[in-house]
Amino acid sequence: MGSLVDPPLAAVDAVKKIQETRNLSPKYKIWYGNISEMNKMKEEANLLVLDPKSNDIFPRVFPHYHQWMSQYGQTFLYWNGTKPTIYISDPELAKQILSSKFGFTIIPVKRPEVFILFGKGLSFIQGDDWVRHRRILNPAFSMDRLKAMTKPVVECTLRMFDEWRKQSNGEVVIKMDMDKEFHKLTADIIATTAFGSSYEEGIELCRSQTELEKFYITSLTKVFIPGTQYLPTPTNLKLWELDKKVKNSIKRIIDSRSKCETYGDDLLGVMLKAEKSKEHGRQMRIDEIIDECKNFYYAGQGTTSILLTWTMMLLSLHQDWQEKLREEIFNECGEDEIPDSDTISKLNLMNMVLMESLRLYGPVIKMFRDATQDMKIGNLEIPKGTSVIVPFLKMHTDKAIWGEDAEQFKPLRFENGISQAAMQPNALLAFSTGPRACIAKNFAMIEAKTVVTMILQRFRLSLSPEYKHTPVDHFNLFPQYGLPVMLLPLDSSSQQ
Ligand code: HEM
Repeated sequence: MGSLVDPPLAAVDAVKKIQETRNLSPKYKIWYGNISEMNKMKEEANLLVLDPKSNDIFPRVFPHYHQWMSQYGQTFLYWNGTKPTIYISDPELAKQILSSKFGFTIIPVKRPEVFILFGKGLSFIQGDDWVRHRRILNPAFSMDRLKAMTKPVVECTLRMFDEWRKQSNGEVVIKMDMDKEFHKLTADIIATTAFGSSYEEGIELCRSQTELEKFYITSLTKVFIPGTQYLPTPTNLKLWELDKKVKNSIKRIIDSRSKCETYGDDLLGVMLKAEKSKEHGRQMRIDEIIDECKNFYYAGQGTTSILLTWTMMLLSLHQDWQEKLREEIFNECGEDEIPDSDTISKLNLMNMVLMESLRLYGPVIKMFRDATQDMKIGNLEIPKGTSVIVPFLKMHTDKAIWGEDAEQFKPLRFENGISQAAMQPNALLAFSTGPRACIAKNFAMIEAKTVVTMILQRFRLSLSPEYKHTPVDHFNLFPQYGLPVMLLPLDSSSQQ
């Protein structure tokens, strides 16, 4: 048996086997593996401010991978604490890993703060439980349901505009941190569309989740010592308090729906029906429902908020594309009309811009998997117990896949669909691929299209001089100092 400071035996085996085929990799350091050097490189990179026109963000976001790639090549092994982790950026291998139904699974979660934040929902469960949950939840994202979601998305967006009006104090040009605004908006949208809850309830939930998230991000940079999660440290006490708040908010939302005559067919309705179901394999317990609510609230809010944020950054920078989209919106949806699912579906350029935004600044920038048995992928033997990381961010700007202009913002590359946009089909992995690909991909796209449409119908956007181009890996891809943007109402700009 290995001591606390040694990597587990399986890991030692793993690294030996891999190092037989790969001659170099960052050296293992007792207990911490390569975590300290990763943190140091990240701290240094976080001080850099990039040229906003540069989409070459990988060295800032993942300085450690950038350095190790230059030293050890496209595939190498490093140590996440005592866990051996293989970095694989070859698109074919990556797809095999993500598509694998057997052998590679999502990483079993050992850190308790993960469940406190996300809940033991779809994203983190495995095996029969995952199959059962995915089967129950899929209908909540059927095309019919999605069409009905456009209306609440519109209502939430109008509510955001009302808030902006109140905050503008009569000023013509409004300065907004879009990152914060979209955070609130997408919280409102997911609370309304998935759980039918009130704005206040949604915002309250959002506040507690955001605080939880901060704890989570800080904890990720530390080595986890099993057992410490039960100690009443100041951090744990705060975590427990926030967790209680989030659970109580969710319970209130469930209680009020349970009192309704019909449960409805949104996400919560679908789950409550499963709670009453007698059909084997289609049932869900109430504790599972609470966990799914947490999971969906988190998964559904942060990601779309980031997609909207980076899309606004790109449109503020590329005024020509902002104009092209506005023209398309005016033609298909009208200048003042409220968009609906039919008009939204006609916005082809909008679709291309969102794809390009997902490619260059996709919210999810990496994906981990665990080898549950010895696996062979291409020429690579991956021993059981090894983690694999697939760096979406790197692969999305790989010149060998996307061509020499890979780092440029060129939405027209998606003119003939995703499969034709790169030298390899399905090279855009923003929603991942395989059985665990995003369940709500279509919902996220409809939501983003609706919000961008409504903003461009009303405002001309430009970056505030205060904007610092600092994409950072806070689990997802965030702008480190937010996205301050100047919003000029269109009616006033036409008068100038
Ligand atoms: C731009 C927005 C979004 C992006 C880029 C995104 C991306 C992803 C990715 C990369 C995965 C992981 C797949 C894997 O492990 O291979 C995922 C899974 C998931 N997403 Fe999304 N997502 C977005 C929006 C949403 C929304 C709006 C919701 C909910 C309403 C949602 C719910 C989920 C859930 C529950 C899973 C877990 C699926 C499973 O393991 O079966 N996502 N998403």
